[in-house]
Amino acid sequence: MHDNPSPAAPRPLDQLERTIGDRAAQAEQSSSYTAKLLAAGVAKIGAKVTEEAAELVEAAAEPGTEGRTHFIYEAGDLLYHTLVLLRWRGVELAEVEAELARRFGVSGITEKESRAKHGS
Ligand SMILES: N=c1c2ncn([C@@H]3O[C@H](COP(=O)(O)OP(=O)(O)OP(=O)(O)O)[C@@H](O)[C@H]3O)c2ncn1[C@@H]1O[C@H](COP(=O)(O)O)[C@@H](O)[C@H]1O
Repeated sequence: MHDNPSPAAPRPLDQLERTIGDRAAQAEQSSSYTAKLLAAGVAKIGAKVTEEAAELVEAAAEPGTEGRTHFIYEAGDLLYHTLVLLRWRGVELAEVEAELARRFGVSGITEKESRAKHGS
């Protein structure tokens, strides 16, 4: 007899997206950084995304194992804040993944040329 395989654990990004969705739905904000950020709006969330992106780029230049660990930490901060911005905009991670999947097999150079043609 084989046991049924246990269902795969949700990916951390999916789990985090769900948590952010839960925080968006909760009225109480004082105990949740996410709820406070969402209530503050796009200017505040956008500023955090910009700040975390700059910190990630800065950490990329840090040498050694500690620098690598710091870089991963900063990447986590940026991904979290990006997911909060997606939530604020009402966009699901799956929609971004679909956009990335759509680009599979399309050279970045070809895609850039088509952007130039369409003015985007
Ligand atoms: N992954 C994260 C996460 N990453 C970073 N952060 C917060 O993002 C902030 C960014 O760091 P900064 O040093 O810039 O913080 P800061 O100066 O206090 O921020 P500001 O005052 O500028 O807003 C810190 O407060 C971090 O704690 C996060 N906060 C929450 N999560 C996840 O969201 C879940 C829900 O959190 P709450 O909404 O707080 O319950 C948590 O369990 C985590 O899984």
